[in-house]
Amino acid sequence: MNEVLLAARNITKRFGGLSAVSDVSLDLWQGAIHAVIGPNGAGKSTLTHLLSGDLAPTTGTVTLAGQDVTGWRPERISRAGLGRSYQKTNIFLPFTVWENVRLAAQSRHQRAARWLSRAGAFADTNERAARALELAALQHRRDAVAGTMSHGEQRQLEIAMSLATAPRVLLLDEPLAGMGTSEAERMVELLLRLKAEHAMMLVEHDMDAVFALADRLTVMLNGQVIASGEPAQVRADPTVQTAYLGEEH
Ligand SMILES: Nc1ncnc2c1ncn2[C@@H]1O[C@H](COP(=O)(O)OP(=O)(O)OP(=O)(O)O)[C@@H](O)[C@H]1O
Repeated sequence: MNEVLLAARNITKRFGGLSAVSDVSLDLWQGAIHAVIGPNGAGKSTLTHLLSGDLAPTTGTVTLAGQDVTGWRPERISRAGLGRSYQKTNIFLPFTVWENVRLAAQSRHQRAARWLSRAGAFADTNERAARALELAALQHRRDAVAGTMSHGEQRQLEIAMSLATAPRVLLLDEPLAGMGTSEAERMVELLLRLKAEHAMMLVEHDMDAVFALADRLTVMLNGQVIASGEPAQVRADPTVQTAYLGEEH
């Protein structure tokens, strides 16, 4: 049965006098994509940082697979099952696809490797890296140098790198940014394939992709949630129309 894998409760992040995220609650369900949209400065990236541990909330809690992870460091949250991709590409350009994914897989097991036999840890890391390449449909590009690949393939590699830590929850920050139509279509297909095994949060400006992918939709404005629910319902909400979607549709 599907379950809530990540739950944010009343999280607020203040920077001095500004509440970048204000009293936001959100559930991410296994097998579902939860899109978060809103105009520039609405607080979407800050929200992502709060869930991944890159920022600690001023108030509120974050629970991952039933465990309170509020205030944990990002590496610890990653080991507990959360993977994220960043808006700015995070890959090592001179390295091959395999080397990048393997490095990402290793990061999960820095601590475990002390207890496992070296050979055991090695096999486990390779296995997770190979599985991530397969999931991201990049096996055929295994030996390609990352810096020589297209923008779309580099974003695909980023997803493979977040999959290499074997996460249950995936936070994706604008995975379609800068993509052409066919690259965007491939990314949408990839995200749909990943959905069954993960709980996913998608921050994205491409509304066609959002409505193609989202099972749940949250709209943010000035740090607050102004609507959340079924995408069709949210789209029809007059507040949302005025605040955001009206600008684009
Ligand atoms: N480290 C920080 N210090 C001070 N203010 C910040 C910081 N990070 C973000 N902010 C402010 O918080 C608000 C929300 O920013 P955030 O980047 O989360 O918005 P966003 O919805 O992700 O925007 P975009 O779509 O442009 O990425 C903005 O007013 C921003 O200037």
